[in-house]
Amino acid sequence: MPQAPHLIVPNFLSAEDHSNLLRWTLENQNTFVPARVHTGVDDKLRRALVMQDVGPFKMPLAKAASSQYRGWLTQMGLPPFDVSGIELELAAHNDGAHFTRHTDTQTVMGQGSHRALSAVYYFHREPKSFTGGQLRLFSADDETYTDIEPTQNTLAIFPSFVPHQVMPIACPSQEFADSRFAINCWLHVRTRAATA
Ligand SMILES: O=C(O)CCC(=O)C(=O)O
Ligand SMILES: [Fe+2]
Repeated sequence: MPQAPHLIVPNFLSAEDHSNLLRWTLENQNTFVPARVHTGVDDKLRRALVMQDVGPFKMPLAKAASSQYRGWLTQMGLPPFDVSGIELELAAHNDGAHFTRHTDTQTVMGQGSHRALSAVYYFHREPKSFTGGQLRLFSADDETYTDIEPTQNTLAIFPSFVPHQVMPIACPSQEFADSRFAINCWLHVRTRAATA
């Protein structure tokens, strides 16, 4: 069975944007809250800190995603679709953090749209002070998987229906600044035609 469709884009942001994003993230530590799953906060299913507001990086990231996603689909051999909206979330994974197997389409969005494409941008302080935290993508028959390293300044893209998990992170210092940081970027598709 072929591996799950995915794409890796190294050096996604300029060095300047990358360092501004890291600085801004560390300055805004106190706005992070424990991540929730459908049942609320549940460390057994997901342990991470998140924030929904990516401040000054919202527009540049949304623009980059909307101008590039058609190329990503082509490269993954997936049919084109029109993006109806973009959702962003900034996540920090520290010691013991993880996210058990799930698909991103499970999230009920209401409003007649759902997540179609997931793009995760990885960044961290140097020197890298965590281990683990690979993104594991499962093949359709569950026989095989692909592990993606959360590499500095790299974007990982996959269809939101692909089952995946975040492998446990070890971060001995337990300092927020040493976390595995990621911006989750979900591209939505409309599930029913808008009524005229
Ligand atoms: O951080 C990652 O590698 C993926 C996170 C994820 O799967 C999610 O937030 O839905
Ligand atoms: Fe996910």
